[in-house]
Amino acid sequence: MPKSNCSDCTCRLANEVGQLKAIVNAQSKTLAKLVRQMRDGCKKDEEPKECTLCGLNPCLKCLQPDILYHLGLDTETTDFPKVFGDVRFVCMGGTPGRMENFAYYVMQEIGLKINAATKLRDMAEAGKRFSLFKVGPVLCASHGMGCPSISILLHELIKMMYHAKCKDPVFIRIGTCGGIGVDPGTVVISSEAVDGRLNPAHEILVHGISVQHASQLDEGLADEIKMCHDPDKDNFDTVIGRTLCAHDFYEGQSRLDGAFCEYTLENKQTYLEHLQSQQVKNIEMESLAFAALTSRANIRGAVVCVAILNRLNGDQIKTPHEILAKWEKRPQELVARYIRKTLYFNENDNLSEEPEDETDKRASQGAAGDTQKAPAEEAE
Ligand SMILES: O=P(O)(O)O[C@H]1O[C@H](CO)[C@@H](O)[C@H]1O
Ligand SMILES: O=c1cc[nH]c(=O)[nH]1
Repeated sequence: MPKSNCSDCTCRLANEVGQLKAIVNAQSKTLAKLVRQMRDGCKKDEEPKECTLCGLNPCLKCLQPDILYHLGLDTETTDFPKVFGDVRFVCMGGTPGRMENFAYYVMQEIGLKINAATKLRDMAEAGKRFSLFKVGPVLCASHGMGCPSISILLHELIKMMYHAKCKDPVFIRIGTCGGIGVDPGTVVISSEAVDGRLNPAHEILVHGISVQHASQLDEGLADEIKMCHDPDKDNFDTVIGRTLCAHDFYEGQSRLDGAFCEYTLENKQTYLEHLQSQQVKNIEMESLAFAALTSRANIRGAVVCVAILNRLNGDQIKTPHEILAKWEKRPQELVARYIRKTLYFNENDNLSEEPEDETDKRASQGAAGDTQKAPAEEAE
C-alpha cells in the first residue's frame, strides 16, 4: 500500500510537472511572438507585404529615387521597408518638443527601452523643418502650424508609408485647441473637421480651380480612443465633437486680440454661439488637411486635442505654463493607452496579459528605433 501511494504521488507530480512545462512553453511562445512583434511590427510572414494605402499618385513608383525633401530623406539612401516597414502608428503634433517627449513617453508605455547612454535620433534633422522620432512601431512627427504645413508633412509621411509597404497604419494628431463650451483641460476627440462655414471639406486650389476633399475622420477610432479614458482615474473629461479648423489663430478664430480686428464682441459671441449650437466643440488649425489627406489614402485617422481655454469666456491664454504642460500630456496619455492596448490586447493574438517580465524588457533593449550615442542621456 505505501508503495502504491508513493507511485501515485510520483505519477501526480510527473503530471503536474508536465502541465507546468506546457504552460511555460505556451508563455514562452507568446513572449517570443510579442518580442518579434515589437521588433518587426505587424505580422511579417503572413503574406508578401504590399502597401495598404489607396488612391495614391500612380507616378510614385516611377520616382527613383523619391526625395522627401522636407523630411531630409530619400529612397536611394534609406531602405524604407527596412527602416520604416514596421510602423503601425503615426502620431503628430505641432512642436518638436512635444513629439520628442511623446516618443519617450510612448516608449515607456509600450515597454521598450533604449540604452541609457543613447537618445532617440531626430530622423528628419537633415530636412530642418519637421522632427521625426521612431519608437518601434510608433512614428512621432512635429507638423508646425496650419494646414499648409501639416499637408506637406502628410504628403511625405504617406509617401513614406507607401515606399516602406506599411500595412494599415493609423494616423493620430495630438494637439491643443480652443474649446467651445467645454472646460479648459477637457480632451476633445474630433468626430469630423469642418471649415469656418461648417463645410466638412478641405479646399485647395489646383490650377487655380477650387477642389474640395471630404474631411471625415474614423468614427470607430475616435470611439476606441475615447474608451481609453478612465473616468475613475483621469481627473479630466473627454468628449467627442465636431472640430472647426481655422486658417489663422486670430481673425479666423474670431478673436478680438489680434493686430487687426474689424468686427465687434457681439459679432464674435453670435458666431461662437452658432458654432456651439452646431455641435462644434473646439477650434484648431490642422484637422481639415489631416482628415482630408488621411481619408484620401484610406488611412484611419483621429484628432485628439486638449482645450486650453473656453473660447466662450475669452481669447487670451492666461493659464500658467506648468498647467498647460500638464494638460498637453492628456491627449498623449489616451493615445499611448490606445497604442498599448492595440499592441498587447489584440483579440486575434489572444493575449490577456501585457508583458511584465524582465525578459521582454531585456529583449527589447535598443529596439526603440534608430538611436545615436549621446553622453549619459537617460531614456526616461
Ligand atoms: O495642436 P497644436 O499643435 O498645439 O496646434 C494648435 O495650436 C496652434 C496655435 O497656437 C495651431 O497649430 C493649433 O492647431
Ligand atoms: O484657441 C486656440 C488654442 C489652441 N489652438 C488654436 O488653434 N486655438
